[in-house]
Amino acid sequence: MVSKEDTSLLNQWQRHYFMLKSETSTPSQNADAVRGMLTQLQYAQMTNRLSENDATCELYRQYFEKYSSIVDNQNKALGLNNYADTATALNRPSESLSWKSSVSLDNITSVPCIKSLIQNSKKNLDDPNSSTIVIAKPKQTRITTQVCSPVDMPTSHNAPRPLFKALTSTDNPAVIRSKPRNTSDSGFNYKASENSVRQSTSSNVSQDDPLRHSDFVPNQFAKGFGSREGKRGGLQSQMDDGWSGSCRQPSRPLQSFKRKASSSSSSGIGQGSFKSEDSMSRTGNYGNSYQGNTDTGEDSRNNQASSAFKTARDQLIINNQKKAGNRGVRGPPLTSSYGGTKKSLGTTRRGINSKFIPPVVSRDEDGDGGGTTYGRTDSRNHRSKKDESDEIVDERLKNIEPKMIELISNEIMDHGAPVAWDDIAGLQFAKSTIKEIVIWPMLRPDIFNGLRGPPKGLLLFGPPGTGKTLIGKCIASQSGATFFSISASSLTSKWVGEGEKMVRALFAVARVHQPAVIFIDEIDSLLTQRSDGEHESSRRIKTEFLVQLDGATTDTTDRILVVGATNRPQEIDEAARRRLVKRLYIPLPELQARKQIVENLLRQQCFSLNDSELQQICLQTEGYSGADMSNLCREAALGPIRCLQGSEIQNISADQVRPIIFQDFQDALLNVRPSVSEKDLDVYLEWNQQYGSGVK
Ligand SMILES: Nc1ncnc2c1ncn2[C@@H]1O[C@H](COP(=O)(O)OP(=O)(O)OP(=O)(O)O)[C@@H](O)[C@H]1O
Repeated sequence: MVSKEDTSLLNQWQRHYFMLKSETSTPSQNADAVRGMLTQLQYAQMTNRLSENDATCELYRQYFEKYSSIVDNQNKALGLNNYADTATALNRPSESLSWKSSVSLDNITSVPCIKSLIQNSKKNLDDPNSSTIVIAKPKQTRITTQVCSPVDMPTSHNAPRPLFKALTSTDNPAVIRSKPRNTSDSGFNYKASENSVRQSTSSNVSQDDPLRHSDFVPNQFAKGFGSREGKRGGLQSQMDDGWSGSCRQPSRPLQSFKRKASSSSSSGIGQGSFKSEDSMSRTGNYGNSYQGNTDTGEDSRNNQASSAFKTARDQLIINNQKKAGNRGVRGPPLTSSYGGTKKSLGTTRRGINSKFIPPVVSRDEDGDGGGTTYGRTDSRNHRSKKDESDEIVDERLKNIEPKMIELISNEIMDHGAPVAWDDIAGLQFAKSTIKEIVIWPMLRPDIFNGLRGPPKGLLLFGPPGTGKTLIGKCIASQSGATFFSISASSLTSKWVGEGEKMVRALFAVARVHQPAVIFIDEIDSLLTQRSDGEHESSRRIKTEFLVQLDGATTDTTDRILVVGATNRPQEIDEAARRRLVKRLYIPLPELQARKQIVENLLRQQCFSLNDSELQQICLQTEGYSGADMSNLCREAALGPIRCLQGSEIQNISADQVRPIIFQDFQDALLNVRPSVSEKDLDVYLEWNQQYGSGVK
């Protein structure tokens, strides 16, 4: 029993058969029409528009074989094969000449359907929402065609779903395929939206045309393949859904659609002559691959299902990365990495997968016999390559939540731009003390042990803007230690309720990455004196911090230094104060230090100041902090710009701007006032007198 739908399709086919017989069309039109009908029926079968009952199959088989024999018959009198080149529109010299495919490696990109595919592919690549799948440049023996998103596939029974076989390579991981759908049929990939299907017109493919090695030619191909409506005559116009396409040499019943492409190969192209990578690149990147090497067609189909699926977005990312690579630029990955700089120290954040690089390079590891911790960048790069392969999770992190480790690694571990000791003006005592307790012990742990063991806690206190954070940065760059920089307020507010876990994680990660320096800005807010009204969570954080600090202090093998910075040392809990053994006062810069700050800042500017003018400026800035001096210089640097008239700012070249002069500083002094009061200073001096290190 043949279903109604089957009957309608088969009737239609039969009708065309009689029309062909009537010879009202030219042979080339007939060739187009027959191939169109074959493809239409293949399509109908593959989309289950033909029921699987025996009667239908038998009829289908008969018609298919009949038409296949016509269209593939090499005999000029009996077959239509000689007219196959109409599909490519490559203008065969004469219809009377024996047919020989004019498609070659050189002109393949001139074939309209290929052109159309290239355009479609480009369009889809440009559209980030498109889920069109593309194939990367194949290794060889492959022509690629475009695959449409499965989501674009019409679901209605009446809406045609063009299918075509993806003869993809099994060995090329660059091949990206659409999600296999209906793979039980043939492992086909899918393409074309409903609209594009409806727009498709007839197509013919020569027997030797490479396209015929796809069991079904996609409608984009069909569309491009010499759709010459005017010439086509009645046959094509009667195709009710407008779908037509190419066919291959069908000589088997329905099931034969899955057969190897090799059965129909007859010419060079068809037998896998598309081996040139160059030709592949000229055809562009398309979704479905065509494999000229017909012997492997079946295998490749079988392997399709196991191939990795990539979304168009993934592919876009790959393409972008490739583009960046081509430009010789290491393009940033299109991952969700927002804000590459770290707030606290303004330095680069390390990626989630980045590994710690121990800063002190042993002589052996360094390989150059240098064994120095300075010149950190190189040694780190050197180590990072090694460590990337080392994915072993340290035992010490076993009880720490991975999320916390990740947060510490991403947010806190900090590798700042190098700051040299000379960049810090003045503060000689603080600098030499830090060298003694931080740098040397890190360099020579063998000497600095036992009684000479370095303190594990250091407190930098003093007025705001005096360079405490700068010292932290300098320690980070010069010690070669892994540097963790975190604001205490982050611990208490950012990870509410999890602060103590963060503290634990921080020390655990630091322990793994020894030698390490943990720099905690605003440490007073973390270690404030205990009080009755104290919030439970901050009490817990503080307790945890003290426990950890104790652990670091008592374990002599740990090489962890905690550096706290504060403007309010008087608020620090006494238990914490005790553990921060070295307490260094970072005062306002003295005259000489202020001079150095100004000179350093002016170095890269055009200025005109003699020594006495500079001296006068520095005398006038008594009581200014380092940050105030920096602000003063910025303000003075704007003086020459403020002198410019109206539109001059738009036209003047940078080297025409006049130098910064003494008067600019005088004007700036009116705007920038010292930020630290005498009264505040008294508090520091008093506290330093009582608790500070190295007070004479
Ligand atoms: N001794 C110094 N030498 C050179 N520049 C300094 C010095 N002190 C401060 N500065 C300048 O002031 C800026 C702010 O300094 P920094 O942030 O280190 O101060 P701070 O003591 O940490 O301030 P706060 O206590 O407010 O955090 C620095 O970036 C630098 O430009």
